[in-house]
Amino acid sequence: MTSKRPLVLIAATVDSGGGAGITADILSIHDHGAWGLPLVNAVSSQSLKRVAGIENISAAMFSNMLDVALSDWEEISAVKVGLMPDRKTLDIFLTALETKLKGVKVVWDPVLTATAGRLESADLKSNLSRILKVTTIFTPNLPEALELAGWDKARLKQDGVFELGRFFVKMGAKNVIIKGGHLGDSVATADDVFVSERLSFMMRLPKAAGDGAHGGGCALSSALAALLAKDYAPEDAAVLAKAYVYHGILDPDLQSDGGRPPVGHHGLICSLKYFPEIFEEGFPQKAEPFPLCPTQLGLYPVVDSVEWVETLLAMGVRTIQLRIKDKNDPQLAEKIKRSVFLSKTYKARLFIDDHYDLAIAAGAYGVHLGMEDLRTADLEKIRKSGLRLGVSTHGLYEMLKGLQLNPSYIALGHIFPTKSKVMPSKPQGVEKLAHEAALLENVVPTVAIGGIKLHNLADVLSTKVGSVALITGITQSDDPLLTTQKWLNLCKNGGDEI
Ligand SMILES: Cc1ncc(COP(=O)(O)OP(=O)(O)O)c(N)n1
Ligand SMILES: Cc1nc(C(=O)O)sc1CCOP(=O)(O)O
Ligand SMILES: [Mg+2]
Repeated sequence: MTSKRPLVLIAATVDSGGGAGITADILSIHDHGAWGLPLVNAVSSQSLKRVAGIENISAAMFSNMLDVALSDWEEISAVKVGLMPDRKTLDIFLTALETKLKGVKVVWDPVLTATAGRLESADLKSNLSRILKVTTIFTPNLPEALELAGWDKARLKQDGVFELGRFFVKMGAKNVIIKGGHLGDSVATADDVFVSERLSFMMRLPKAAGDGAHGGGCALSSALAALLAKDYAPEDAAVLAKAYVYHGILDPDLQSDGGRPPVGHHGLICSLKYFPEIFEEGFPQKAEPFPLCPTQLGLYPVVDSVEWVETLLAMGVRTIQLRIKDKNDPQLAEKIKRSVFLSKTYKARLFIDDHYDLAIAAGAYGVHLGMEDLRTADLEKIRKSGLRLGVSTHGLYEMLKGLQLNPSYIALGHIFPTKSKVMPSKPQGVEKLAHEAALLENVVPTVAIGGIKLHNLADVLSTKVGSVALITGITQSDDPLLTTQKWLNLCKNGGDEI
């Protein structure tokens, strides 16, 4: 069997009310472009008001479903584990994750304290180490995290919720999202804390009126699994899944008189208004708006010499970047000055990569900074000097962080594999570029970069991205002048507006 959608295995419980459990999982997984294969662990009778009963599926039947899923279907791309009340099936499934499914991405929602009540996974605490070792994203709510870690409120107050997340990372989980991890200090907001070896941040959204929606935890974890199956980085999956659940809480699918309505399922999030605010330690939280630049920057070559700047400006390029990576180059200031002079002569927009002090001194049109540079750069100095600011981003998480700084444009990279730079992240591809460019349309100008060549340009231009940046598509071409002419003809013109 081949599928256009990646397959996500779901080990969880059926909610006869349809709002949580496997039904919510299937809807959320489908909304994110994947296909759910439900391995039913138990069935429960529920309404929006109560849990009336729960009964386990036999271990033999569960094993049978698992065997068929593993033998008759193509590759399983991700797994979501939800409510697993039966200890035998928990063990069968854990063994499968340690053997036949080893290496597959797993989102584990350790249901211990469902808001609906009377629902509890078996043996999570005694199996915690095994569970965390196979888990890509672990998604306890705060009470579940405290219970599993054996922490009390006093310890939480002393060490903090990030340290609580690190407890699970140290035990083997690659990423942890502690839902409602706000320590009760903000009643107006719904804060989730994300922790991995590499990253710690908080995602904040306003708390929706009412008691929230039934099935929110299931929707979050299954959306996460689908997004991992679609090759999203965990932090990108986290912000998108949180936005999805927020949309579902604001707009539930059913009216409810008193009880908590099931979370609504409305497809991939296509509006920035549902995304959380990001708080990452050491990263600037906000900045005043930088001067705007045109939405369509046109062809945007990134080059490493004054000679290239001159050649390309003379050919009609209207946006260009000088990217000299050797900060000890004795000619650096001179090269920047000369390039600025050329850009003014040709009435073009010149961005300087990295060296913002020299760019300010030379009066460049703008600077381009990466995520790491933004941690230490004097953004206020750049803004006050009137320079535009372009920022690099690599996925939704960085896109949100970049956007909070109100930059002049946002670069979305890398789209295809590139040999021009060692990239820690995976190429995003055109589908993710199209989503990001659509989210940012009419919000901030966008630039696509990374591996863009004449043969894949049409795909890039089919998205709403405003501009195309490239290095080797021009600089490594056999006939750079002819090739530049082709690029200029194909790319949307940068326009006269500066
Ligand atoms: C248009 C554009 N996009 C991305 C980059 C990469 O910038 P940065 O993250 O600062 O990395 P380096 O280029 O400095 O290696 C860029 N320069 N231009
Ligand atoms: C400098 C740079 N920054 C990227 C990013 O994704 O931030 S990709 C990249 C290299 C672009 O070169 P080429 O067009 O040869 O692939
Ligand atoms: Mg840079």
